[in-house]
Amino acid sequence: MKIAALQMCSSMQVDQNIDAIAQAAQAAASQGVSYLQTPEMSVMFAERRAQLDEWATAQNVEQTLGALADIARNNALYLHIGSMAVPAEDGRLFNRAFLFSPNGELLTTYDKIHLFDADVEGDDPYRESDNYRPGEEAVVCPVGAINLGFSICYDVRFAHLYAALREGDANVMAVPAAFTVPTGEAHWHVLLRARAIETGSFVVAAAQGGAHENGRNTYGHSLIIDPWGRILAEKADKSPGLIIAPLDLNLIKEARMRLPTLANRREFSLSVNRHMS
Ligand SMILES: O=C(O)CNC(=O)[C@H](CS)NC(=O)CCC(=O)C(=O)O
Repeated sequence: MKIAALQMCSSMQVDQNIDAIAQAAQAAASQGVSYLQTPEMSVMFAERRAQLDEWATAQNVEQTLGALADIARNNALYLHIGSMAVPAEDGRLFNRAFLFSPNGELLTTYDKIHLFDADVEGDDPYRESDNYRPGEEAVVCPVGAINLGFSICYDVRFAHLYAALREGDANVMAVPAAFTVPTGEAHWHVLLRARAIETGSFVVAAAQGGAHENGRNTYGHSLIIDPWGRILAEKADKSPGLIIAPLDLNLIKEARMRLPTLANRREFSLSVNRHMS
């Protein structure tokens, strides 16, 4: 089985972004790829909340999901849209991933659990939770012979999510992202490799990269990592493009046999000794 990640520099033009996904799906399918992942906010990378509210109407969302289902079916591959904003009942939005089958059926969705409320030096403070409502459910879904564990971007900093996905039998962790440049330079590779090593799983991370129409700059460097932590494919810059790697199920078995960390896991109590010195 061959898997792929599409690096994008998504704009606020939904049609352009969907075109880019359609072209990549065709290129991937012609190279024998059966699973293609796109980055966080690949369909619409907005600048302001108002823009999202205007765009994310039930009708637009439905129409867009139809177009994405067609792309999956026309190219007979699993299409994982890293995320797209959809309205939540409380007036906020969900940052939601979508997985389509090669028949164009919507198999599952995942709502980003950990929202990026951070103050990264050199960037404006992000308060993702002002606009987005956090998901409350970790999701694992079979994709052919593999079990895909879902996550989005900032989730990658919360190792216990991946431990839960691993316990749910996931063996390929998806981390579509739109990382900032400073945190990407400092943390991106090491976090993704750690998640692969800790869980004995492949990691597929399709990234946004470059200077976006909405004013954001993102780090790029999409990655496919094997369960031993080796980088199998990398888009080693910020420019758009496809990376492809073979997914050898034996590598999962081998890594987990050599380091059976799930079986070796222990429960423990915590003692904090606040001595008066
Ligand atoms: O808001 C949108 O339109 C799309 N969402 C994003 O770009 C999100 C929230 S601002 N970005 C991240 O989670 C970056 C995390 C990151 O960079 C890190 O963990 O270091």
